[in-house]
Amino acid sequence: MLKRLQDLTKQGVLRQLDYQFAKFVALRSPDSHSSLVALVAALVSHELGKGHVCLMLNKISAQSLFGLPSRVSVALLDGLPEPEQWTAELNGLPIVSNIEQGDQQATPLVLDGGRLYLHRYWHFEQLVASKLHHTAQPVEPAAIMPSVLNELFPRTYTYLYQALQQLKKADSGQASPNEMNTAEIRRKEVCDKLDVVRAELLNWDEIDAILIAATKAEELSALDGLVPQAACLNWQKVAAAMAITRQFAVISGGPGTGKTTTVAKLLAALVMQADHGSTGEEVATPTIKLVAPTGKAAARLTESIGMAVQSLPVDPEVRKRIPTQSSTIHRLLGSVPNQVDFRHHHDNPLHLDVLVVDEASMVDLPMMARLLDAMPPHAKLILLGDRDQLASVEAGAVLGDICAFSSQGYSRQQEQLLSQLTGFDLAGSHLTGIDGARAVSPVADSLCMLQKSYRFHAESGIGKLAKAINNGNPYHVEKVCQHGFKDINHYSLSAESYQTMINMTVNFYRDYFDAIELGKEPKEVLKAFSAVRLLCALREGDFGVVGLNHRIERELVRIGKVGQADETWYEGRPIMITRNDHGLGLYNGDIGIAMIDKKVNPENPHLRVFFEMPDGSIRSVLPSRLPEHETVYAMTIHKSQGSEFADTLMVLPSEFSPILTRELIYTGVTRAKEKLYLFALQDVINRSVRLRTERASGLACLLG
Ligand SMILES: Nc1ncnc2c1ncn2[C@@H]1O[C@H](COP(=O)(O)OP(=O)(O)OP(=O)(O)O)[C@@H](O)[C@H]1O
Repeated sequence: MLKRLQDLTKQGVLRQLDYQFAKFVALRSPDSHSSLVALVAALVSHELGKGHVCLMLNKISAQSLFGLPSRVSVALLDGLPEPEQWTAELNGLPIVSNIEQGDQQATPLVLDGGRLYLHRYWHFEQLVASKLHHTAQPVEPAAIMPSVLNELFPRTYTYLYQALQQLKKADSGQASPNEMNTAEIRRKEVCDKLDVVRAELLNWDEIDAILIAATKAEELSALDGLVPQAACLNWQKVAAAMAITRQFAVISGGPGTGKTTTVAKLLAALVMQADHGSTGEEVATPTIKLVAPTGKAAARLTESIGMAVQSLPVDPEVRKRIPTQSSTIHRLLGSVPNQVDFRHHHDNPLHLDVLVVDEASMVDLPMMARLLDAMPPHAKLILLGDRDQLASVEAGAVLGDICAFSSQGYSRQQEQLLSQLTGFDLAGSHLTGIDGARAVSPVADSLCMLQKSYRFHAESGIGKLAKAINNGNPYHVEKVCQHGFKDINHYSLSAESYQTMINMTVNFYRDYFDAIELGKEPKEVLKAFSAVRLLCALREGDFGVVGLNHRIERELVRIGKVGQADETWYEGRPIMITRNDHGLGLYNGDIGIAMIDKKVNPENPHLRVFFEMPDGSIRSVLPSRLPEHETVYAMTIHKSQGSEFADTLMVLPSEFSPILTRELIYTGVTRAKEKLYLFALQDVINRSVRLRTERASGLACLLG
């Protein structure tokens, strides 16, 4: 068996790591079982490489081991028992512990239910589950919370008034406005802007009279009594209330659903709650820390939370006490060069009371385990993220596994508590709870899913496309692609459209090159660069990152933006770090721009690469000192997670492959803030949307 596995490694089917692990355990097993153990170990390790935390023994298909063609796969099983018998065969071997039978020793493989793990990953999963169980518990909210929440989430009529004005303008342009239709639109706007969920309770004639008569936003406050809180439901307020009532909370939502806005209000509420609990002179401000998985995401969080805190409707003194500086999880935990362990862990916990983790979908199982392990027992953990995005690069889908519990709705107790805190009637909401029996996991009470996007207008194509993709409905996806929305340009693939894509990309980067030519500061140049990106599903080939970056560079040379075709380094070369360098503080995914540094040595200026650090500062490094990196006019959708671009171009290969999944397409599309240029065959898009990524893990089972 080892020989066959070695051959598969040479063919690139297995990683060297898979083979070495298989060899390690096979050599420690009785001869009678060494072939089976080698195969099973290689399978677990191979699955881990594909992001699965464990091997589901009852889902093994003899026809497609390691994704091999059926004939080769079946041949591998020659002389071995059928997969259905593997659990029994593995039982009792010295390298496997069976949890269900109470085995305690630390063996390389762990059998738990029908799942086979590498010991380390089993341990990570147990740790995450037990910490979440422990922290997914209620926390008594202060008595002032309902009024604090009302202050932070006031009803505002500004957006409704603006919408009514626009409607009036549109109507005045028409020869004979359709009054019936306009009244309906007004009603829709009231429901949308005031979050009405029980329209049937309202007196619409009286409401409409006020809408028609209003000459300024303040006059709409006459609606206060006509549209009571109990008929409305603002999920952002519910999310903040939920997070106040729990030690562990997850707020998930697509782009622009207000996760950052909500968490800024939540932090203000926690600061105000601490004030209320304080006595005498001393004010107990909670120590709040903000983190994200990558430097880029942390920098974005610093910027967006800074803006959200600035516009909080609270006393400036409260605002001042909410930090906006974010860092990476690595930095928070204190990475030690050349070691996997961090400075902070169970025995040396973090010094904080509240931790906010943004882009939590990118946090893999080992990192989540380490983070939870380092949390002090009293602290509050808030995860923000988009459950529908691609799962983490490394194994696990922690956010997805946790968010799956949202389908259970809230327990009756939590529903009542949230209704009291917010003034909304959650029991009347079809979005909470499932009818009948309510066996709700404590985790379900710690979740809130935000659905309404404030970034994408209801008529925005990007918003509609994202929704259709998430629903896995190729028919709707196709309709949106072909509808002709202003913010989506869809091109089928052809030699001509391929060239159009290169030209457009280069054209979009003109502002960026202009910023360099005009001698703008590195921060501004980096900002100009981050307005555009070409996203690819693949790395290699005509539709992959490597080839496309070459094509773009050649085109830039042709139009004179870049000097020589064979120069590796030139002013304006954008690069992305592909390997962490703790010493330099540069991490996988960080983006830098090569620019002539005239400040350090004006007589003899050198080319240096400028990076924006998570705290917003700029650091420059000589190209020769950089860790591994690559050019980044085009990047993979995977690497684009945690970033957004005003103009996003996205290209899919001409042939479908299983790498193209619903989550991949959704992640790519939702990177676009203003315009999406999609270069793909409709059939490839449709097939991708049908394919969901499922990651094997036991977390949901442990949390249930
Ligand atoms: N309740 C609201 N009413 C009006 N505008 C809102 C509301 N909530 C958020 N916004 C606006 O919508 C935009 C997106 O909000 P925010 O950045 O909080 O969303 P997000 O979910 O964190 O976005 P991202 O996915 O980009 O991280 C911001 O401009 C914000 O001011």
